[in-house]
Amino acid sequence: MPEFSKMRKPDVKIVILGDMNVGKTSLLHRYTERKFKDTVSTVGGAFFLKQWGPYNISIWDTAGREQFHGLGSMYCRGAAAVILTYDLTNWHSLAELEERFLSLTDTANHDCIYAIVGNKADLTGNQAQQVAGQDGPTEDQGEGGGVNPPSACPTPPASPVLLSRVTLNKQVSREDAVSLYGRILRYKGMDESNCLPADKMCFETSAKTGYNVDALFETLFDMVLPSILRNRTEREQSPTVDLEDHKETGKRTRARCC
Ligand SMILES: Nc1nc2c(ncn2[C@@H]2O[C@H](COP(=O)(O)OP(=O)(O)OP(=O)(O)O)[C@@H](O)[C@H]2O)c(=O)[nH]1
Ligand SMILES: [Mg+2]
Repeated sequence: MPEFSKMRKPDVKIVILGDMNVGKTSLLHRYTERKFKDTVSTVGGAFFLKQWGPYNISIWDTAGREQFHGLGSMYCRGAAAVILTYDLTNWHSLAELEERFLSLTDTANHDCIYAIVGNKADLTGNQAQQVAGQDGPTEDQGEGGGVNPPSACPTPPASPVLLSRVTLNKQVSREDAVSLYGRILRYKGMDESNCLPADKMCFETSAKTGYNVDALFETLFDMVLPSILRNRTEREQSPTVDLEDHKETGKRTRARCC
């Protein structure tokens, strides 16, 4: 069970962006509380603190609704990793990442890493097979009064007929995600040969069944560690002057007026 520390200054920030309803909050609930429960559409943003070894990582959940669009660049400020999330059964949610959300990441760190996450894999063919033999966490919480009740229908056994129809639900292929990742690197002016390869940065998940959710977050936690160490070294090398320090230093300095 992951350990979530209460309050300590985070060493690094990860932000999850994406259109409304793709499942950003549900992914965080699945990872932090091991549950798939009712959600309400996020207003503004919220953050979770995750202790990862000796480090503290803040994970910022953001609102997908257009009316909160402007806040996204504020949340991305200083981010070491951005999770760009779409719904595998909704092509438009992938297109929105490039049209509406990518520019918000201009305020992220220059060496920020980008993960492309297709959620709701339980609604596509591949995940249905996973669920049929799924042994991941599946304690669903049906109660609660949120406006976005989890898709309540129990996952039917994967039958060939169902698989073909369920597979039709899948509107976004892995190739689509991989090519988006390449366009993001070019937008950032990054040399693809120096970046983490697309097959490491494109994930398909299901907040509903837990499929690939731990792998997503814990892969990113390991990937941001170098950024934490760099930050710490920079902080140690450029000690800030403590303006509050009034100790006499022998030499009296007086405010002078010109
Ligand atoms: N089947 C299925 N439904 C999901 C999954 N993840 C989220 N949902 C459902 O999708 C709806 C939206 O989920 P949220 O987590 O609130 O989506 P969000 O991206 O946080 O939305 P905003 O806060 O409005 O930006 C809810 O009804 C969830 O139950 C998933 O992996 N599978
Ligand atoms: Mg949300």
